Amino acid sequence: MRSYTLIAPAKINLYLEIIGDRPDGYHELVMILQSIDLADKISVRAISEQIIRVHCNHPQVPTDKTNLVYRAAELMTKQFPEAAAKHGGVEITLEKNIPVAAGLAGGSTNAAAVLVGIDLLWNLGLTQTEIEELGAILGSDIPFCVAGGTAIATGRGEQLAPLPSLDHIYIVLAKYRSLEVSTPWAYKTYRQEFGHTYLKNTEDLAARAAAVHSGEIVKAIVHKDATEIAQKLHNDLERVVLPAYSQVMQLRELFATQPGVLGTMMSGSGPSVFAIVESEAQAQAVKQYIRKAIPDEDLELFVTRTITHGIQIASSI
Ligand SMILES: C[C@@](CO)(OP(=O)(O)O)[C@H](O)COP(=O)(O)OP(=O)(O)OC[C@H]1O[C@@H](n2ccc(N)nc2=O)[C@H](O)[C@@H]1O
Ligand SMILES: Nc1ncnc2c1ncn2[C@@H]1O[C@H](COP(=O)(O)OP(=O)(O)O)[C@@H](O)[C@H]1O
Repeated sequence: MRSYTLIAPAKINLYLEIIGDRPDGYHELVMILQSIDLADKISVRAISEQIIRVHCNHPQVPTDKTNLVYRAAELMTKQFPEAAAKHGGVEITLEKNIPVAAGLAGGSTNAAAVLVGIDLLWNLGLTQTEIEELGAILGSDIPFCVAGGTAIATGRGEQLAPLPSLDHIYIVLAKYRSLEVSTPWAYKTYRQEFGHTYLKNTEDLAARAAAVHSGEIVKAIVHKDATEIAQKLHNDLERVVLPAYSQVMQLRELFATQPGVLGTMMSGSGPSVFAIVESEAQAQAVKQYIRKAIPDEDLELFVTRTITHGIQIASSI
């Protein structure tokens, strides 16, 4: 039976601004999303039984219907019933390297990989846009994960426009293994505390344009200037997550005082925190310093870098 192995990179948010309410209950956002060189490996294999089977090496990740990869395979089966009947079921094996529930789009990038993998397995010939549209049905971050790189996302995060790509900007990433922040909780709390400050009618295009402040960081990205980008990092969700999670606040403060750190921010709804650093050597030095300052085995630390792509095919049999 045929199989494909795919590489699914994580993302960080260089920018996340909450513009207002949406009629569908989600929030209208302006985000800048960036792929990083920290990735899961996913294999997708055709099997004769008409079932979806998921294996995973990570104890925190479910292998039932609640796994986003299961839901991605189920969606493909529903959308393309003839191909599903012809090619049989799908066995998905996940090798997790991306910290779970971290604000790094781990589940989303896995789901994007499964959409790409099944498209290949069943010879569907879907376009990138078609795969992104299928991804948007399952989650707001999935469309970005398909092509990755650097992009500005609007709407609930699913409307994408590419930005000039950023390669080899070094990042130190930190996440407490046992700490999880619920994304619905973060948005709900933001709405309760700051809802009065944002737009109630996001259909009003002029008001929407006036509310957006991402121009400066976009300029910095066009200049491909890491120092300038690092100074313009922004994430509205920090306003609710940092006061509620002292460990995240502590990491943010520790990163900010390190030599070689150009800027630091929480990614997505957290709790991972990243720092943009000058060089790979500085990144290693910052990682070692943090490890010494917080000798807690629960703290995961990574040196990674920005990359210019999303899902990639590693091999096929
Ligand atoms: C915060 C961000 C930033 O990139 O990512 P993560 O921290 O999850 O990586 C995203 O906005 C999350 O994207 P994703 O995790 O795909 O969200 P979804 O599954 O679509 O939504 C999860 C929940 O978040 C809230 N949500 C999400 C997106 C949005 N624009 N408005 C919202 O209010 C809703 O409560 C929704 O039920
Ligand atoms: N393929 C998957 N990888 C990781 N977590 C998954 C996956 N599918 C479902 N989940 C569940 O989704 C939750 C959010 O995980 P994840 O996608 O890693 O976080 P985030 O959206 O913050 O980046 C986890 O608590 C986990 O139980």
